[in-house]
Amino acid sequence: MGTVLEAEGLMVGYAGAPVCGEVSASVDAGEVLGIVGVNGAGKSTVARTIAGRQASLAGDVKVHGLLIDPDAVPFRRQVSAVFDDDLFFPSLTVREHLLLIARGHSLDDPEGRVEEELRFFGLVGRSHAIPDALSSGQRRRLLLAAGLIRPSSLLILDEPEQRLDPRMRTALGERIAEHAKDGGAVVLVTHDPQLLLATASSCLVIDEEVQEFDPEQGASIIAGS
Ligand SMILES: Nc1ncnc2c1ncn2[C@@H]1O[C@H](COP(=O)(O)OP(=O)(O)OP(=O)(O)O)[C@@H](O)[C@H]1O
Repeated sequence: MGTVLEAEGLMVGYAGAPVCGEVSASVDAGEVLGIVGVNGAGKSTVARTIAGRQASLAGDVKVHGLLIDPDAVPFRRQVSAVFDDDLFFPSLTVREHLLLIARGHSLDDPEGRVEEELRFFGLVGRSHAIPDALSSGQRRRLLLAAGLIRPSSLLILDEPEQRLDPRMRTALGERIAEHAKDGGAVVLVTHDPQLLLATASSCLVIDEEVQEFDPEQGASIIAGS
């Protein structure tokens, strides 16, 4: 189905100092790359660099064969990323956030798509609430809905399971798997072995040396066994 993401000799870090070993990986359409590792290993830094939110120290990252450029419209059209520190518009309601994204991406039937996401993420009853009036798990649901309502060929999720209840985690795993089945490529940073097993087709363990594992082994690594 074609390569969506290619990272070659990627070094990531801060102030010129790498936080982990060199990352080389590729993700095809229809694949989910799991990224695991202990706290502070560098997973989010890798994900942020791939998402174009910070510069790499060395190496190349290409999306659809083009070097990443967060200012380029084609890159932003292709890549949807959800990070924990993503911001909200403080005075827009849950529904207004989603409608803004749906309309901004020229979706057919934006109102209908917003209703679908509100239902999927269990936010119908809070659709008129502003972000400050949501619980932390509901805010996370809104961030995920915002990342998933828009089209993307590369979806980057940084610990999307955080603060979700078990039922929502399971539903999210099914949703990620479905996204890949529909041809999306996914990079999934996670500490949740179940989510990894339910979704990942390949897995990177981030450490001083970065290694590729099959997801079942990765799951046992993050489960601490
Ligand atoms: N803005 C920053 N400036 C300098 N160092 C940072 C910055 N953000 C993170 N770090 C450091 O970089 C290293 C990797 O952090 P990162 O957030 O990528 O780890 P992680 O694997 O995602 O961890 P966790 O599982 O705890 O989320 C850590 O040692 C962290 O303290």
